[in-house]
This record gives sequence, structure tokens and C-alpha cells, in this order.
Amino acid sequence: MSSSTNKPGFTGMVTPRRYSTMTSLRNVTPQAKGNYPQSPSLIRNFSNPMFRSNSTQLSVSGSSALDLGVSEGAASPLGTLDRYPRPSVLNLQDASSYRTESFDSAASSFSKTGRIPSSGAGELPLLGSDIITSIRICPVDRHNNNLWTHGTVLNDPYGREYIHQDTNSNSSSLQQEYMFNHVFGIESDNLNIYQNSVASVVRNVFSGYNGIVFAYGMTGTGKTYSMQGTEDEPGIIPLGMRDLFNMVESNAESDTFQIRISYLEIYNERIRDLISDSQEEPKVREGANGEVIVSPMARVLVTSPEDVSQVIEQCNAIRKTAATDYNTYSSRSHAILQVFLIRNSQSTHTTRTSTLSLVDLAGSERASTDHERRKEGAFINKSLLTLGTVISRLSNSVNGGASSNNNHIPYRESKLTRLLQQSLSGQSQISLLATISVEARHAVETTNTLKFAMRTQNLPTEIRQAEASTNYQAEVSSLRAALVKSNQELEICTNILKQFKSDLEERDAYISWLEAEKSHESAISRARLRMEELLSDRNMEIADLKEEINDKEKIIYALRSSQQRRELAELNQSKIRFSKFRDLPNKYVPEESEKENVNC
Ligand SMILES: Nc1ncnc2c1ncn2[C@@H]1O[C@H](COP(=O)(O)OP(=O)(O)OP(=O)(O)O)[C@@H](O)[C@H]1O
Repeated sequence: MSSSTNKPGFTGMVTPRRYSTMTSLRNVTPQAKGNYPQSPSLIRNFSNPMFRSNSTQLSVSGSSALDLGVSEGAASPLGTLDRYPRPSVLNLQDASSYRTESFDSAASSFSKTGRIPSSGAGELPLLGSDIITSIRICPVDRHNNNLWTHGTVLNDPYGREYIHQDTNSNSSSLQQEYMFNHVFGIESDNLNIYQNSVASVVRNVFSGYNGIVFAYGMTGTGKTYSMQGTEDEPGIIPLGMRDLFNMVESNAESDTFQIRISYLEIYNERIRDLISDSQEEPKVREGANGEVIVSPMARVLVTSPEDVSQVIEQCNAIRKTAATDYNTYSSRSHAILQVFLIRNSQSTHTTRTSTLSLVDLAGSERASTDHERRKEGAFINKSLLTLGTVISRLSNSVNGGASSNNNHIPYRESKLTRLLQQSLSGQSQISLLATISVEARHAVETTNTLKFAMRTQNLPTEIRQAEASTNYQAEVSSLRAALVKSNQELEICTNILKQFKSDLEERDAYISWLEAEKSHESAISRARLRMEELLSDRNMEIADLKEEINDKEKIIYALRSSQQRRELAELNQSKIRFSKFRDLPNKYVPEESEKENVNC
């Protein structure tokens, strides 16, 4: 069955068909309550120090068919609520406010904001008591004259609540006081009960603890009414689902969540998966860590409180109910709704699964006249008897009162105790809602229910947060994503590096070019210098040569002049000689300048 298919319009809360005829009971006016038991807070003046001491069990004899194992061992002493938080000094005026602060505010503080302070998958301390026991008094026909003749509801300045019972029969007489975390009178409604007794369990489930809420009581006393409620008055299951989804929604930024549910019934000692169509009967076995595993068992994913309501509604239609002497629509089976909260921490990559078990037990009852009902009743009573024995022995072992014969805890004697083994042995926070009738004719059943609830207070507790396992898939995918990111970054870095390298090479090349240029220039300038030196040498040589040439020219000139003179002189001599040859009348007379040259 899938919660996401065939989803009808929003129906709000679970509306079991069996509640259609209950309006007359609910319309009882406060004025007409008569000697109806009210919640202790309404009769606070009845407080009496006497009730804080242990009461005396006067005499008990005989046993009833409905004595569901709770009479085993010594009578439980009054006031075993050691785990009940209480202030060391408290005066009367503070008492009422104390109750409100210790439970109500703790339970409802988160619902104001919906936000739970989270540290990863959550190392939050357990909120409230390990075990919360509450009694709910079922409203009865106000015309019944035998009302509550055998009991009184009381409380004390510490906010603890009591039922004082005084039962007499031909064979036995008993006066007993029982103390509980809460006693809800007829005026209490489901919301009131949820806020005080169950909200802290739901909140702890959100924080990673396991929790179990179970309704126990005689048939027809309002177990299913309290667990499922009506459209007008939603019960513990729809209220719890609303809170859980609110918390998930408010914390969805830091973590991711998945909520799955399974729903089964135990009918005549056979387990039936109410969600799956499979005909195979689920088997109970023990897991590697001692955990109880039921398989095959469907676990459907739900995404809203309405999804849960729808699944429950469909399953309830096939649950075993029948008319009994006391209840027109009596549950003939124990119903267990399990809510699995799977929380993935984004920061630590761990997954933690915490479980909330919501158990609506079939009611204990006297032998019926109808054969079929008698057979069912025998199974119901036997499993409740085993539950009583298990609880009795567990609580005795906690108090150190178990004899060696009674050390054995008979979990395996019924499917119910087998399924609840882990929760009962201390690994879950427990909230027990025991429903009672105050009618005189049901005094024995009421006594048994009260004893059962008292015993439950002494169950062992070693509640730890569910183990967080590493979410390898998430871790691998996150590592993969990180790797892809790193690779991309690496690629970018490599490209930048390449770019740098090429820039560097370019720069080096430029530098070497500049250096080459520089050395070239200096070579040029050196060559220029050299050239200039050479040039000046040449110039000097030229000047020397010029001077030399000058000298030479002078010499040449002088030589030429002397040559000319010599030639002139020779010419003159030649002339003379010539004139001698020709009569010498025209004798050659040299001029003055010619005479000088000849002298040189
Ligand atoms: N607090 C209440 N206010 C109004 N009606 C109630 C209340 N408690 C019980 N009833 C009515 O009493 C009848 C029996 O209640 P219910 O079916 O819840 O009892 P039960 O304990 O689950 O019985 P059984 O064990 O036989 O299944 C129902 O009609 C229901 O509506």
C-alpha cells in the first residue's frame, strides 16, 4: 500500500469508524459530574502528607481471571517515581507552577518554535522522565450510582498524583495508594494528555532516542480513543505526527529526514502486516546487535501527518474489531504503529534511525459468552499476562528483589513481549497511558491496571541515543562532488599555471632579448669608442703626414727652385757658350734674380 497513491482530499485527523456513536458520552456537562473523579489539580486541597508514606496492604486473597501477572512478587511500594524530576525544596504555592514548568513547558517549548537546537545528528540530553506513567479515567454514564466508591484521586505539594483505592469483597480487602506522573480526570482531553505525557517522547525521538507510548487498560476504557482520537479531538498518534513533522520541517535546513511507518496487529498470537498485501506472516528474529527485527514488514514513506492518517485509516478498516459485552467496537488485536525517523546529518555524514512505537493494546476482559470472543479473549489475556510477568520480573530485577527462579524474563512467551522486548528492557523512553474505569463493578480490573502501571515505573532504563552509522553513500557522493570540484579547481589552477609559465617564458625571452640588445649596444658603443680612438689616431697621423708633406713640399719647392736655378744657370752658361760661338757681340748678361738662384 502506498501512501502517495489514491490520496483523498485532506481529512485532517484519523477518524475511526467506531467513534461515530460516542457523542453522548462526550457531552457530559461539568455541572452534572457528581462524584466523577477530576484531575488532582482540581482537588488540590485533598493533599495530605499521609499519602507520601507507603500505604499498608491490609489483606489480599483469591485471584481473578484478570490478575494479569501484576500480583507476582511483593506488592509494589508507593512512591517509586525516583526518576520524576522534583525540586529539593518546594512550598505549596510553588507546587502547581512546578508541575507546569517541569513537564508542560519542557514538552511544549519546542512546539512554540518547532526548532530543536541541533548539534549535527544531535547529542541532546533526554527530555523528561525515562518512564512516564499516566492514568486516564474513562468518563462513564453519570446516572450510574456506583461510581468511584472504591477510589479517590489525590495529589501532593510535589505535584505527584495519586489514586487511593479501597476495595472490599467477600474474600479480600485492600487499601492501596498508587502514585503516578499524571492522573487525568474525566475533564482531560487528548491534547492535554498528549502535551503532558507524550510530547517529550516525540521530541526525544526527534533527538535520536527511541520511544514507546502504549495504552493499557480494561476493554472499553478509552485506549483507542486516546491513541487515535476523533476528528474533533485528535488523539496521541495524530498529535504526535503533527509535532514530529513540524520539528522535521523546522530543522530541514541542517539535516535531511525521512519518515517511514509500519503498522501491524497481533491477533490470536499471529502477526499481521496491516500495510502490505502479502499473505506471508511476518516473523520475529533477533538482529546482530540484539535488536528485534520483524520481517517481512512494509515500511511506507510518509511526507505529512495526513499521509500517516490516511495509511492508518485504511489499515484500521481491516483491523480485527468486534462487539463485546463492554465495547461495541472492541479491538480484538494489539496494534503497533512504528514510526521510523531516519535523519541524515549533512555535516557528519551519519544516519541515525530512531523509532517511535505507538501501541494500542487490546483490552483485558472477562470471559465472554460468545465462543469466538472467548477464544480471542484468551489470547489477549494470555499475552497481557505475559506482558505483566515480563514487566514484573524486570522491575523486580531492578529493585534487586528477583529470586533465582524468577530471573528468567519470558519475552518469548508471547509475540507482544517479543516485539516490545527492546523497549521494555530499557532502551526506549516509555510513556504508559493506563485507562481505568471507576465503576465499582470494575474495581478488580482497575486495581490490576493500577498495579500494572506501578510496576512499569520500575522498569530498567538505559536509554541511549540510537547509534549513528556513517552514511557511506552520502559520504561517497559528497567526496565525489568534492573530487569533481577539486578537479575543476585543479584544472583552473593548471591553466593559470600554464599561463604563468608562458608569461614567464615570454618575460625571460624579453629579458634575454633586452640583455642581448644591451650587450649589443655596449659593443657598439665600445666599437664607436674604438673607432673614435682610431679616428683621432688617424687624424693625428694625417696631421703629421700633412706636416711631413708640407716639409716635403718645401723641400721639393726648394729643390725645384734650386733645380730651376741650376737649369737657369746652365741655360745662361749655355747662352754664353752659344754667344761665344756667334761672335760674341750680343753677350748675354743675366738679370739680378737669375744671379741669386745661381748662387744658391
Ligand atoms: N475520554 C473519553 N471521552 C469520550 N468518549 C470516550 C472516552 N474514552 C472512551 N470513550 C468512548 O468509549 C468507548 C470505548 O472506547 P475505546 O474503544 O477507545 O476503548 P478501548 O479501551 O480501546 O476498548 P477495547 O480494548 O475494547 O478496544 C468508545 O465509544 C469511545 O468513544
